[in-house]
Amino acid sequence: MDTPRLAVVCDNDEDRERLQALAGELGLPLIESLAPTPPDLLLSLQQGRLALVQSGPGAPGPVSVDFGGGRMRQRRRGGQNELLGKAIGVGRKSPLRVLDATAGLGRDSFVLADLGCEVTLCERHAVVAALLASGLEQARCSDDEWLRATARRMQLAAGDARQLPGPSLAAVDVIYLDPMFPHRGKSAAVKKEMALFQRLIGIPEDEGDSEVLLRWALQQPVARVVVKRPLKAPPLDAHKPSHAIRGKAVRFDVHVLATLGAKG
Ligand SMILES: C[S@@+](CC[C@H](N)C(=O)[O-])C[C@H]1O[C@@H](n2cnc3c(N)ncnc32)[C@H](O)[C@@H]1O
Repeated sequence: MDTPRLAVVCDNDEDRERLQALAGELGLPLIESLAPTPPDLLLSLQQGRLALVQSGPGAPGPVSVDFGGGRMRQRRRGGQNELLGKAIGVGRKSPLRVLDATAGLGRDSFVLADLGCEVTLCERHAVVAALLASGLEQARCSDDEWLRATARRMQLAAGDARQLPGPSLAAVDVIYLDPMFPHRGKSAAVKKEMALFQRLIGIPEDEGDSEVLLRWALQQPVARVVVKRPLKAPPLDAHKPSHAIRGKAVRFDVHVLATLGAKG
């Protein structure tokens, strides 16, 4: 897949300073108009929230991080949350400190924070990290006390999880991994929003990168490493988990390394 051309777009004076700083941070051009050659993907502010938009007719809707939105609230009631919480070990120690080493758009992190975990969100793609930062900022300023309290349990660490300093890792109980699954040729089945996200970060050809990440995670001083997998996929890196928790579409492979709560 070709690398999409990205730009930050600003069509009003009010947002200019903020978007100029963002474009500088991300090393992207700041443009005022989509003419004459619109970029493939653009970042813009929509009611103060950073959004990724695909230009052109019939393009999928914007991708942004909206923790207080309908979808996230609906997901709160979904059965998969219980499975994720169980896999992580919610209830075995309070508060449970989780490193989400593949934070993406932060949906799993938010579910875990809602379940009471203290979550560090690590995201290595600078644009995705910027979407997350914007979503977190909005949640922290919300009128909704539940949303503010949940967002306070989430800390963003932009960058590669493997570069996290040792002291940060010493304070983690569980590492959670949800790496991108390689392309299986079913792109028509992928939801439009997900397709846009995949366009931005690219779909891996194989699982080599994820295998390296799992090997790294298993060497850290944590009690558990949990890996989200498609239901029928083999364990990542052929590394047999201690046990697995199965849902309707996904499975959580749990690698138990120590007793939760043994650490302070
Ligand atoms: C499938 S998405 C995760 C989706 C996420 N669980 C959610 O609920 O939105 C995987 C993400 O992991 C990120 N990623 C992969 N390897 C990483 C690493 N070593 N460090 C930090 N982020 C990583 C990718 O950039 C991508 O955004």
